[in-house]
Amino acid sequence: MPAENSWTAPVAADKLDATVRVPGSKSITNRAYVLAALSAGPTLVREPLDSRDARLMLGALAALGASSEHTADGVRVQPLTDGDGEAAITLGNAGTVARFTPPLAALGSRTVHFDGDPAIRRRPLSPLLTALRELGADIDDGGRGAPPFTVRGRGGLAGGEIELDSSASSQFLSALLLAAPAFTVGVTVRLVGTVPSEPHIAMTLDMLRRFGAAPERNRREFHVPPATLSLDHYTVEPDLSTAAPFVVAPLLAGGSVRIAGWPRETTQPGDWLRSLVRELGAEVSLDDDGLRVTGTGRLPGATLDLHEVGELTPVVAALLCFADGPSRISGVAHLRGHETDRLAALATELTALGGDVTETEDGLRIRPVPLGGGVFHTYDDHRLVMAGAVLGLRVPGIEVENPATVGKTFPGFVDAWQRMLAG
Ligand SMILES: O=C(O)C1=C[C@@H](OP(=O)(O)O)[C@@H](O)[C@H](O)C1
Ligand SMILES: C=C(OP(=O)(O)O)C(=O)O
Repeated sequence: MPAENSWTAPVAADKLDATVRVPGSKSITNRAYVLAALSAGPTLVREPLDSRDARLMLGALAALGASSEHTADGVRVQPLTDGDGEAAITLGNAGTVARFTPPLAALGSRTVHFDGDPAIRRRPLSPLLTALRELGADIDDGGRGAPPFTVRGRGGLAGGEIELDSSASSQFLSALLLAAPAFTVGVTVRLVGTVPSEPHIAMTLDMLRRFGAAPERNRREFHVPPATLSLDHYTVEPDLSTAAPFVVAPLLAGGSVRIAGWPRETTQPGDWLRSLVRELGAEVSLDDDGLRVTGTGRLPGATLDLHEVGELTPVVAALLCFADGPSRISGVAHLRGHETDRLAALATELTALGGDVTETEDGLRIRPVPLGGGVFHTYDDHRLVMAGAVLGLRVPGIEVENPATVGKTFPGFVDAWQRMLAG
């Protein structure tokens, strides 16, 4: 009996033969919107993601005085305009909105109140708020170091030199770097501790350069001088992390899947999937038609450090449940501060289906054993919906709870998944 508000993830009856188009990258879309708002003139963001997180970002920018309009070609974002009075920003459970917009509020003169879903109140933020205060911001968080909090804009941010512990989320560092061209003296950030999600930092630096800034990096030290940003248009790549369940599907179902528009060069962490699935036995080719992945029936276990590509963990963990040997995932302790505690959620849900999955200090240990059907709880986490879909390819009766929560990054996911299976 299907659970209420659930989706029975379809089993792959035949080998796959499908072309899939995934929507624009969340990380690129929301960076493009922020940089566009900081620019001197309007920017057309082409092929952007339209999802909960992207809409939350546009809503936040509107509250800060940067209007936007959907046009036939994408979304045109106008520069931030200052104002006084009060404004409110709704964060949902979007890490990019919660981390990237407080510096923008500090650049203006409004008093801006931030809050969101219960889950965002539990996600790490305090190192960013502390850094912003050191750079000149007035922030009242009631000592919580988390939403709800209020930024009282003082009409600008001085900037300067700081040390930052960005080990709980790379987004603290990205947030400071993205806004830094507008700080009076720019910023110099010296990292203490390790930082996850290295490709997302490369993405931040690359996009800053495209908008006309001149960030410099010397290993753990970053410098962004003041700059006037400007870019007429920016085209967003397909989201390669959203593509993850489709990329791994042929390893479980056989046949081929082509992901249209896979870029030849990119800073996205999802590009690492090409080498992962090759290592796990698939045939992989990348050409002008996109990425083609063909299953070979082989699927060995693997030992993977996912520190740089943590957001891929739920889908990779689901895949490895079907390997022909044990696997170990490490380097992702920071996933405990993602949409939910992803390590606990994956261990709990996979164990409930009969799996042998245990949490370690910084990852998961997976011993493949036959799984059975049942409710797969998703904890309001889009990537758990995707992981549930992957499990369903091989296991009848996976009831993915609250599939609509995938709308954080891919509102059309369930339809696209069913189309892939229909060929
Ligand atoms: O900057 C970004 O766009 C992101 C950085 C990463 O965050 P963490 O470093 O907190 O894992 C990633 O997991 C998240 O999905 C998107
Ligand atoms: C961690 C993620 O999202 P956020 O941007 O909310 O941090 C994610 O998408 O996996």
